[in-house]
Amino acid sequence: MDTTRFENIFVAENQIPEEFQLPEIHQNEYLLNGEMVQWNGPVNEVWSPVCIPGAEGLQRKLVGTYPDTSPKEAMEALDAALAAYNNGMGEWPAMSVEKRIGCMQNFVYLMIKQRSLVIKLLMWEIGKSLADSTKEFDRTVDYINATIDALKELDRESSRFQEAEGTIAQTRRLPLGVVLSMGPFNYPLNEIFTTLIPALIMGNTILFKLPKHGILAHYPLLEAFKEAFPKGAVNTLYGKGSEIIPPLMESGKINVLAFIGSSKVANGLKKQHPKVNRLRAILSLDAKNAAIVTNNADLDVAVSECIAGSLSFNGQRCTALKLIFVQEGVADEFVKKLSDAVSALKPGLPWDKDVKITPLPEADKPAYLKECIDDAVAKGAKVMNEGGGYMNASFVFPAVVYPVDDSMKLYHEEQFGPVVPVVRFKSIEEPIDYQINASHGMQVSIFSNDPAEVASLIDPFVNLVSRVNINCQAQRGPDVFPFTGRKDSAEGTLSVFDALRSFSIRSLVAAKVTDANKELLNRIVRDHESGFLSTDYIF
Ligand SMILES: O=C[C@H](O)COP(=O)(O)O
Repeated sequence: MDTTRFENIFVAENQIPEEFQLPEIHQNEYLLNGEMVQWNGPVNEVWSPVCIPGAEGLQRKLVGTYPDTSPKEAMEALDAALAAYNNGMGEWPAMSVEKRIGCMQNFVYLMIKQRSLVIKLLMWEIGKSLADSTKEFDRTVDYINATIDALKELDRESSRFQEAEGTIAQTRRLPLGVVLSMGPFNYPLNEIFTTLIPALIMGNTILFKLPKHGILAHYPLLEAFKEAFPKGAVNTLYGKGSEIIPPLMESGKINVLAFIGSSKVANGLKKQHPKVNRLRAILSLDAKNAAIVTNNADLDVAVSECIAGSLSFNGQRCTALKLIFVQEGVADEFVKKLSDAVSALKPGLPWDKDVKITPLPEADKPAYLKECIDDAVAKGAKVMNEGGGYMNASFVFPAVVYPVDDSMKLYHEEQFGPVVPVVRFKSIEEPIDYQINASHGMQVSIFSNDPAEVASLIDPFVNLVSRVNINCQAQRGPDVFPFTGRKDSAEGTLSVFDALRSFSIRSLVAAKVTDANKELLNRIVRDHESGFLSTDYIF
C-alpha cells in the first residue's frame, strides 16, 4: 500500500497555521445557579485527535483541561434547577413567552460573538474540518432562530380558546420541569442544542451534561448563558457521567431525559429513575442505516450520495449510511466506482483546504475499526480501495469492504467510523429482511430510477424506519423536518417544531360558558404574564 499521502497527517508545533493556533485552555469554573463557580479540584485533560510527533511516535496534542466535578456539584446543580423551576412558578417558567424569546435572542447575539473561537475548538477537539465546524456553528444559530419563530407560531396555535358542549377552555403550553440534556461528540454543539434550546425556551430549567469530546467548545458560551437567562435556568455538569448521573436520576427529580447516544446507555439511565413511568424521555439512539442500490440505479448518483452518506465527518453521524446493499446486476461496477471515488478522497488536518477525511477523536476507534475489517477479511471479504484501512494513532483512511455478509461484525455493528461495508444481494427481499430483523430503524436510502420499483419499496421501508430517502443520502436536516426513529433508534421526535411539543405539555383553564366566565377568561388573558404573544384570540 502506498502510504506517502497519509504520512503528513500530524502537525509539528511550528507548522500550525497562525489562524488555527490555540493556546491551551484550562477551564477552572463552571456555570451553576447563575454564577461562574471557581473550581480548584481535580481536572480532566482534553486531547486533540490532531497528533504531534513525540518521543514515542505520534501522540495526541493537549488542548486543555476542564473541572472533574463530583456528584456533590451535580446535586447542587439539581437543587438550583429545581429552585429555579419552583413548580412552574419560578422566574423563568413563569416569564411571558415574549420575554423568554427576548432572552433567547440576547443569547444568540452573545453566542455569535464567540463564533471563531468555538469553531476553532471544534476543529481541535473533535477533528472536524473547518468547513464542517463552521457549518455546525451556523446551523446551530439558524436552529435557534428557527425555534424562536416556531415558538411564536406554536404559542398562537396552542393558546386558542376552544368551546365545546357548553364548556370553554383556554389552553396553555407549559414546561415539564427539570430537563437533563446530554449529547454525543460528533455534533457537540448542534445536537445538544437541538434538545437544550427547545427545552429551555419552553420554560423548563436545564441540567446540561457537557459532552466528553467537544467540551471546551462550550466554555466560551457559558458567559452567554449566564447573561441571557435568569439564575438557575441553565446549570452545567462536568465530571464523569458514570459517577454524576446516577445520583441525579435516582433522586427521581428529573422530569425529562433528553439524551442522544446509544440505546444501551439510554436504557441504563432510565432504569436509574425510581418512577420511570413519570420520566419523559426524548432520545435519539442507535442507527445502522442501509443504502439499497438496485439494478435500476444511476450508479454515479448512488456512488456520490453513498460516499457523502457514509463518510461525511468520517462516518461519525447517527444518520450515516453504515451498510450498502447492491444488487448483483450492478454490484461489481458499483463497487469499482465507489472504491475509486473513496481512494480519491483527500485526507488531512481539519484546516487543510478541501479535506474530506480527518483524525478521529475517540482514542479506541482505530483499534475497533481494525477489528471489524480483520473480522470481515478473515471471513472472505476484501478491502477494495487503495489505502483502505490505513491507520495511525488517531487517523483511519476509509475502507470499502466487500462482499460483506451476515456472518460479519460489519453487517450488524454500528461502526460509527470510516468503513464502508458493501453487501451483494440477489432479491430485493434481502435488504427488506435485514431491516425487519434489525433492532434499529432510523433511515434508509433507496437508489433506483424505476418509478414502479421505488414505489414498491417505499411502503415496506416507511413502516420499518422513520425516513426513506430516494436517490439521496440519509440525513437529519432540513431541521424543520421531523427527526425520530423506530425500535431502538429513538423515542420522541425532534425538529424545530416537534421539539417544542416534546418539551412541553398542554394544560387547560376550563369553565362553563356563561357571560361572566367569558369576561373572567378575557381578563385572565389580558393580565396573565405567561399568556399570549398577541391578543388575537381573545374572543
Ligand atoms: O449523528 C446524528 C446527527 O443528528 C446527524 O445529523 P446530520 O444528518 O445532519 O449529519
